[in-house]
Amino acid sequence: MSLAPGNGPVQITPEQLRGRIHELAAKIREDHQGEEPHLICILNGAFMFFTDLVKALDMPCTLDFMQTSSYGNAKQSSGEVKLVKDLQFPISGKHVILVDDIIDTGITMNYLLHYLQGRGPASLKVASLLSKPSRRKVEVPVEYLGFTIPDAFVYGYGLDRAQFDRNLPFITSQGDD
Ligand SMILES: O=P(O)(O)OC[C@H]1O[C@H](OP(=O)(O)OP(=O)(O)O)[C@H](O)[C@@H]1O
Ligand code: HPA
Repeated sequence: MSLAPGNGPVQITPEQLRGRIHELAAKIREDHQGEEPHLICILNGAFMFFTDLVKALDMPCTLDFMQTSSYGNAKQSSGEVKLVKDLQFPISGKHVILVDDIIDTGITMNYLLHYLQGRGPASLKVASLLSKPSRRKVEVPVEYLGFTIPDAFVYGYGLDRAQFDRNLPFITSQGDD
């Protein structure tokens, strides 16, 4: 689903988020019939998306949490990914889905895919609520994508503006694009 540029600020309502997340959950369920997918939340930004996605999934699955940081309080990637928290559980032989809030430059997800591929997952896929392809520095595959957005700094629903506004129930770029 694409939000076209040139129509003012990005606005994604709670209803749009709920509807799209249920569609992504249905696709994950369909693709993983007879399997027990292992979903990994990339903290902090993905916490709301992850919670709503796994609640909508309605199938046996296991969960784990990782934390990376590359923006700090800035609006541009530092280009360097810091691993703040590693996984608790092994992923060898598991059908892993990495869940993040946004693929912007792609640097974070590219780092994670390389880092985790070496741990022998049966499969390794990516779910991201948002993608900003105009900012991409590294191409990464995204099997489950919520919304494609234009080149604007967005916040809310887990995404922060210098750590604030993660608790908004919607996504916007109002005042920041
Ligand atoms: O594609 P990229 O340019 O790498 O940007 C995407 C990453 O940036 C944000 O994380 P951040 O490092 O800001 O940490 P946070 O999730 O705690 O906000 C976001 O949650 C993604 O993980
Ligand atoms: O547009 C953004 N907003 C908040 N955090 C982000 N991390 C990467 N891109 C963004």
